[in-house]
Amino acid sequence: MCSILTKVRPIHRAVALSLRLGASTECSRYAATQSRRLSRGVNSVVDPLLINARFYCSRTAKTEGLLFRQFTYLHCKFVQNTICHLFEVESCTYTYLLADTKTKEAIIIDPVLETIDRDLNLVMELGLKLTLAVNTHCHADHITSSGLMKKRVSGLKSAISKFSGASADILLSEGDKIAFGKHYLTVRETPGHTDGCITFVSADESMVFTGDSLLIRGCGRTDFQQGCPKCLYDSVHDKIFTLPDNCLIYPAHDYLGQTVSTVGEERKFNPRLTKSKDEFVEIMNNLNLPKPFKIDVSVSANLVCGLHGL
Ligand SMILES: N[C@@H](CCC(=O)N[C@@H](CSS)C(=O)NCC(=O)O)C(=O)O
Repeated sequence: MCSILTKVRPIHRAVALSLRLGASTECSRYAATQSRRLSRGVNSVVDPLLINARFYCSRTAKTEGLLFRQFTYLHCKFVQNTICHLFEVESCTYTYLLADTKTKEAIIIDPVLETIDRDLNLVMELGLKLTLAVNTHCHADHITSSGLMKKRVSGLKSAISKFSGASADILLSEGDKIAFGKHYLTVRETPGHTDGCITFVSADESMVFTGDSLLIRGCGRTDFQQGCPKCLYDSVHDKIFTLPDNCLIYPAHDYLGQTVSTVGEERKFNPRLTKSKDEFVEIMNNLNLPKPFKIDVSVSANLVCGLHGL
């Protein structure tokens, strides 16, 4: 059995440092792609600095008076199988913070338990008033911090789809508006990955937060939690691909470090959703992906805002 190699080459250190330092989007994307590339072979040299790397990057929003941040939760861990120790990225989850720059009212989308301090520190630093923590669905791969956030931020409310089966202060459905200052997001129901998946569209349709319904050049799996490939196909085509071509897509995950796409790009290049519905169903029924590491604990915890045992 081979062991974890600790020899640090300059390229690996550069990758690790850019991950750790919360470097620019381009840098982060490069780093994540490199880390994945480096992790493929059994003899890959893995920089220990990559373990538990957590970072965030910022982007500007096209909308006047809208503050926008995209955070990455990249939790890397070593997994031992029968052949070797493999370097595996466990969860590549994006959390989004949006705020009205004038009133300072803010909302957070898909916050992760492990990064609650990072998120709340930035909220505090920027002088924002966080009013809502909303989840795009009942996640299977990580635990939400929305419940714990409610305990730490006075007046904060939680929200999730009414079809998620989860408890929250606000149960959302099609057409609901999530307001923060002069801005708002509109809820579109996009079931398929789970029954309770929702997508949020900004008022000027310049941004869409797709959760796991649509990923960059991919989409959420449909093999557990009421997964339904046909429903997912219809959801994406009817509720997301009908948005303008230049609408920016912000997903809940990316496993290659890609941070953003557009509706036009995905409509053209998404290798799953550009197929016919029958072909899509065939693809989705044969993904043969391993179950998320934390599925058992995550789903039950997320049904209660991540507050199990707290
Ligand atoms: N290795 C990860 C889980 C990866 C995974 O299954 N991702 C989900 C979204 S989180 S439930 C997914 O839908 N992936 C689609 C795909 O094509 O990869 C872990 O162990 O957490």
